[in-house]
Amino acid sequence: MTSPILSIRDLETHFFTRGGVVKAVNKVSLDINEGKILGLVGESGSGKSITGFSIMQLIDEPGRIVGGSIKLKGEELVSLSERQMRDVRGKRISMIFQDPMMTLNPVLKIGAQMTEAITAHEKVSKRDAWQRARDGLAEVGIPSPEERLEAYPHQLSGGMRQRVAIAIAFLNRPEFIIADEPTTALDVTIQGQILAQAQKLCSQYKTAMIWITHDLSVVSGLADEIAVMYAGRIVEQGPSALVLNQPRHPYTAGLIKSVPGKHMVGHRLYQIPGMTPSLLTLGDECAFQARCPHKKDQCKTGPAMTEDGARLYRCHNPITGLNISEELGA
Ligand SMILES: Nc1ncnc2c1ncn2[C@@H]1O[C@H](COP(=O)(O)OP(=O)(O)OP(=O)(O)O)[C@@H](O)[C@H]1O
Repeated sequence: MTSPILSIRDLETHFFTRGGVVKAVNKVSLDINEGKILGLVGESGSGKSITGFSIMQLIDEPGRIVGGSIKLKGEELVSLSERQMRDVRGKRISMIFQDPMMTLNPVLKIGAQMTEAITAHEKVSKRDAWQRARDGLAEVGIPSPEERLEAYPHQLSGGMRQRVAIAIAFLNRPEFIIADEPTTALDVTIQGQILAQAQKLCSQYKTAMIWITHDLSVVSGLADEIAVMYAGRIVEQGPSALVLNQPRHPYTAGLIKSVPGKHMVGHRLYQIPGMTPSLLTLGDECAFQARCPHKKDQCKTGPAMTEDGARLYRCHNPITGLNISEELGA
């Protein structure tokens, strides 16, 4: 059995606010193997980004990682000092954001930023760094990469800027990349091209990746595994085809039903009824029960993770194979 590149166990990240403790990440466990992409999916506020920032050890006050473990190839990251973590970021783990300007400096030419990203971690000649930067741009489908190295970020389109940010993320051949909704702001055609390129690079360089999104359709063709997050907890995870075609958790089924499809033309889009709960008042109960068509009395006590073949789910009254088409409205 291959050991995972990144292994997260019982990760807890809390925000200590005036109103109380917000459990943004509540005992999350995930494993991601070499060259594999895990899609981390859920509605806004479910804790996806905070999970990503926790891996990078970039949680600011009033937030703090209060429990659990994050191991990169067996090495514990949670106990590393800030100085040690600076060597890890950009070299062994990198992050791609929704807004590429979180990565790019508006007043520096692309070439200068890319060579800086290499030389910050490695002793390499300027000429070699420049060539690697040029090759990196070509790999993400940027035409005339030599010329683009001389451009400032504002001279590129949004899609091109995001490609540059992705090229920078792969530049030092990290073992692991966190992509936080990098295609959400782009049109569907560009989005498709970028997803295909990211997938190709992960497999070529055996990079493990978490792709964070609220949109299941983004990860359906991209991710090897899907983890569904709700109110700070993973409620279902497993191989993509299994989770998407035979969801066990009613929340996963709701997300699948919410994806617009061809058959939806002229019809109203499905929305999961109700709102996500406040993370301030959440106890041990199932956080989805107020919105759940499968709710039972039992749901007042939190369901533990159930192992079901290659997949895990957290529900007392899961969807079974028998009622699946009815559940998904197929
Ligand atoms: N600085 C903060 N102070 C207090 N609570 C915070 C802070 N940052 C995040 N949170 C809490 O953490 C929860 C999870 O936020 P997170 O950004 O991870 O959600 P998300 O699933 O990535 O959603 P989105 O797609 O909207 O970013 C939020 O609902 C919020 O309650």
